[in-house]
Amino acid sequence: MNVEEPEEWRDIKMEAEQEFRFEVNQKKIKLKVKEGFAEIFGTELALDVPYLFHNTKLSVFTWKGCILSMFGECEVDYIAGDTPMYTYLNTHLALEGLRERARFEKKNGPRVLILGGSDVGKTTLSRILLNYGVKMEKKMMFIDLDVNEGSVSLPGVLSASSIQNPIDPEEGFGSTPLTTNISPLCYYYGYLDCLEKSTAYGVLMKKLSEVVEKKTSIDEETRYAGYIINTPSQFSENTGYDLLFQAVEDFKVDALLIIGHERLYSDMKKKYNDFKEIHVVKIDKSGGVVQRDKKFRKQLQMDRIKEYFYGSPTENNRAELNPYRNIIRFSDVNIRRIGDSAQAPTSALPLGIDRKSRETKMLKVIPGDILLHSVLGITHLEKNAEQTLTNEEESQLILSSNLLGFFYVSEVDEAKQIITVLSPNPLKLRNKYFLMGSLKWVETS
Ligand SMILES: Nc1ncnc2c1ncn2[C@@H]1O[C@H](COP(=O)(O)OP(=O)(O)OP(=O)(O)O)[C@@H](O)[C@H]1O
Repeated sequence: MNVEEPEEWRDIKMEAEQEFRFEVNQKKIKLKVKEGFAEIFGTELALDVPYLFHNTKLSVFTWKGCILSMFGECEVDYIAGDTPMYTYLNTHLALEGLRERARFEKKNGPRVLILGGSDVGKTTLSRILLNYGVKMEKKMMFIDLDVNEGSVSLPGVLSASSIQNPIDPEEGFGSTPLTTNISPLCYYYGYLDCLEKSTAYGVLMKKLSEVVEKKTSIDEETRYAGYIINTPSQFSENTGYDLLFQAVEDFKVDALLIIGHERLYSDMKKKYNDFKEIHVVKIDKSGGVVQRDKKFRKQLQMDRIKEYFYGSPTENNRAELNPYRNIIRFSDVNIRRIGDSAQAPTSALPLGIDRKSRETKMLKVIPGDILLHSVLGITHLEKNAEQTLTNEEESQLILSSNLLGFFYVSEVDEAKQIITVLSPNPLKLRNKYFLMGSLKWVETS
């Protein structure tokens, strides 16, 4: 549905330190700052510029008061005066202090891991801290381990991005570098729950941390500015603690920010009591954070995939990008997927093979109807016809290869033995290794 003119703009007057919270689904609204200063999760809005929103739940905050103007109707909107923005600002100031000290002592800046249950505002806090850091001209690394959301790329992805510009207030982190200017380093896990194939997830997380460490060690500005690490909600449950402890170790984390979770805070305090260099801090949950039901999350995931191929819809529902179509022969594709975490009891598995090692073995996917609507990751790795690799060697190479991008299988023709795929760039796909997960997307108009 379009926002059509002659409906009216309506003014919203906000006092200092108030927040205008709103939810829009299929409808679109436009919002602009008419007077004063306002920000969306730390990104300052330009004066008199209309911003377009749909399918989102956000808030506009003002430190000094402002007049907003809105066009269109939200599902929910209200002004709130009780926000944790001072806590967030103080956290940012403490991090700035640590960054300056790191520069002075020529050591690593703060590496902050944000923890909490589902829908407590982890991604939002990451975004605010990154934006406030950018205002101070810092160049931080944003590590996104939340595969359910995949804020910077697609769901199912672990990523690291160098953040040097304010995050787009309309698109958020966005899923395509073509519109957001963020070019993340991505590893494809392919599943939405980090515990589904936790061993493989752990291997990818380790790989990501090693590559980021290498990059940071030769880039002083990033080294002093440090990391902001967003985590999946499963890290905050007992069953996810092993992965959480691994993340703290792999990324050499020195601060855990825990949002609104008493038990987790107490568990982490105990766990890291003897580690002087690791600080555990409790942060209030914002009253504005919205619970997103399964349907909304699913829609969000599908929107991210669509946005990756077509960009964000404009006001007139036109696509920003025009993806490329490619036809590939079955014989030219090399598709692999992460091995099953064995349903059978370990005793029934072949000798020397346990559940964990099965998960780090790549399985060959035979091209066919099974590929229809799948979103596949394109690795940098090419199959070399002259080289024979054991399954073990091949699996290791694939698991440690980051992604060039993704494509989507729009058609499978078993009779002609070809697949038709859609990709945002004219990529050379022949002979590349592709990774398949559980991500499917049905193209809708
Ligand atoms: N102050 C606020 N006012 C309105 N909406 C908000 C506010 N803070 C966060 N939100 C919205 O609440 C939702 C949940 O927040 P967020 O994504 O940060 O949580 P999360 O803890 O990262 O979620 P999860 O890890 O479960 O995916 C998002 O849609 C976000 O935009």
